[in-house]
Amino acid sequence: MSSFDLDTELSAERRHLTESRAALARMRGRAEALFSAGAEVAGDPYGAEALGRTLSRRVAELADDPTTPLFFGRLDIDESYYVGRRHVTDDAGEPMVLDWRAPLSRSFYRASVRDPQGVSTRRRFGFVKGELTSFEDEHLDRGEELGTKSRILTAEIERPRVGPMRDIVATIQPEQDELVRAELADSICVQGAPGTGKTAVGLHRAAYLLYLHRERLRRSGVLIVGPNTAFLSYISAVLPALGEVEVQQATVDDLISRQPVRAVDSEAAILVKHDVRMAEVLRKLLWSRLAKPTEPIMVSDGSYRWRIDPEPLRRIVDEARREDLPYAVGRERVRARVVGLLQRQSEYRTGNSPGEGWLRKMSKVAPVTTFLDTAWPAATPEQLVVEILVNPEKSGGVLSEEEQAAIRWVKPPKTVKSAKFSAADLILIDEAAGLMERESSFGHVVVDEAQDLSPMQARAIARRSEHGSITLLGDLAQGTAPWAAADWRDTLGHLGKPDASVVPLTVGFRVPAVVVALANRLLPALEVDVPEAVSLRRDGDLSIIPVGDPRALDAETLVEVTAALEHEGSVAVIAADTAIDRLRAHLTAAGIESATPDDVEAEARVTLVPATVAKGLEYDHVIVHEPADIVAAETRGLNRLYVVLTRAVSRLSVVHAKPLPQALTPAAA
Ligand SMILES: Nc1ncnc2c1ncn2[C@@H]1O[C@H](COP(=O)(O)OP(=O)(O)OP(=O)(O)O)[C@@H](O)[C@H]1O
Repeated sequence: MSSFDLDTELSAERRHLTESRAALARMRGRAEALFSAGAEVAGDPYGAEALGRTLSRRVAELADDPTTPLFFGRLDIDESYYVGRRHVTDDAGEPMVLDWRAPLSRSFYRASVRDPQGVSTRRRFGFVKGELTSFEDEHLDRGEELGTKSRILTAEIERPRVGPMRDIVATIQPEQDELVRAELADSICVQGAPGTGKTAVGLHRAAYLLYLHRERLRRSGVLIVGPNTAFLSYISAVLPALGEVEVQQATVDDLISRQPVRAVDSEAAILVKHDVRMAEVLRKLLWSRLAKPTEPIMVSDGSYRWRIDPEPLRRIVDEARREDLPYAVGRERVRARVVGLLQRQSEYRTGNSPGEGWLRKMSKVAPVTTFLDTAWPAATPEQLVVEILVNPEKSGGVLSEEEQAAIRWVKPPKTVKSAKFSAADLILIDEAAGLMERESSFGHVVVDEAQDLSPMQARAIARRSEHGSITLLGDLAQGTAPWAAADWRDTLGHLGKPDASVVPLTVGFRVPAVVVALANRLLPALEVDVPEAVSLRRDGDLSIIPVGDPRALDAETLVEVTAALEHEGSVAVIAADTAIDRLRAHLTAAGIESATPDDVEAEARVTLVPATVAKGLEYDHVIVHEPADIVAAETRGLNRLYVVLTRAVSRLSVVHAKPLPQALTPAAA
């Protein structure tokens, strides 16, 4: 194309953008008008509220963000289709922009010379702050294909990062798209090296599934599980930017917080409590409460006396036990069947059917409740957990004596109510609750950083996704928890999805090749079987800065921060948790403001990140402070260092006074 043609073409595309934005504004205007009229339209208050909710959601979904492009691509099939963040139609209902999730849009991500899917030309647009600045064509019908060599894709990947994570709809890669568009019924596990887009894939899959199964998933819900609140705030803007405002985000601890955390466990106790055998211990202990009925039930009812012998009572209990119901549900079933027998006797003798009131009364009369309290006693999750922690010998041979000693409460609480639970106890309470009642299940659950789930945490998620599917995202090499998975099959088993397929992602979009090469040196020492990342990024800098005098370490870090601030983008200092306060004081003294990682909207350009919080986050320039201390701080310290080294988008500086960990030095490579 001549530059004149290019200009004309670009002007035409800009016109289409302006017109599409105007059309979207009209759509939103119509939705707002409906919203204000909503109360009058709907007949009853409930209807009005439901309609109001739908319409206000619709208004929110139609929000236009002037800083992001409304469309980012064009497909020429027979006619031209624009692909963007949401559907935009003109006043006659004709599409001006197709939602990226629409079936036709799929070709934008997947069409290739080998499989053009009817596409003659694919056009990608370059944007600056929502303004269209350029475009790039691939004439698939003429055998032209850019793949990852696309200039616009490269610019997007190499763009300096600031603030929270952004969506990647404009540049989803074919292997990512395959995961994003997987069927709702399919549970999948993505094993991906750092920066391969696992989080991005999970969030876009949630948005895709909501688009395709809107009503169903709105009822059952979609849940995103992340490792900590810093991570959740980092990703919190992605789904709303895609028009999805109703997805729940939580840490595992948020999901199971039935009680406040008021105690701290020893490391040994934590290990036992997160061990999958605890599920067995609790199950056995709970069901051991059942007792064989030996006494008849005798009820006086006015001038009548009813009697149920031990034998039919035994049958009722045995049968309910065989039905494999949650404990509390089984107890109510037994009660109902006992009352049923009383009812039959009454009908036989009086010739009348007793009413609701009579049935209610019989289900509460003392002889019936006394029978239940013996044969199938009531239980609460807290009670059960207190019982095992006070008497761990009741673990019935499952736990060793040492393990029992590790979890035993030396000072038993006076009452269950006054018991002080630890974080790990809450997972036991949740397990116990799951034995007693059914959890309601989400339609789809995305679990990020899943390599760190303990078996008991995985079970907590399994209870919440029993009737739904899951997307499990993680990297075995980044496992830092003591129970970190060595094989995804184990985690999938605990999650109740043993047959999910495990799909690798290996192309890295975050970390520059030089930095990946450094981090990859650690891989052999991590003893996990994962494919190495291959970075798409040829740019980027790595500097290793040895400091002769340990007392100069912090000062040298400060020098690096100051140098980093010369560049565009975010800056993070990642250090062992214990060094953070000291470093903050140094920065403040030097007049440099610093933010904490959960404050993603902070004004400060520098964030101080404790090594244990860095997982899942990324910053343009990362300064790693004393790797040896990061490694020494915990058992899986090398895995932690691997996580820390792979947070950098453009530049990584490693400042150290102590020798670098051996696994990192070239001789070890
Ligand atoms: N197709 C893509 N186009 C543009 N950017 C992408 C693409 N895929 C991923 N990215 C970007 O790469 C970075 C890393 O992605 P993401 O955080 O999803 O990776 P991850 O695999 O979850 O990493 P980690 O294991 O380190 O947490 C993000 O900034 C993301 O926006």
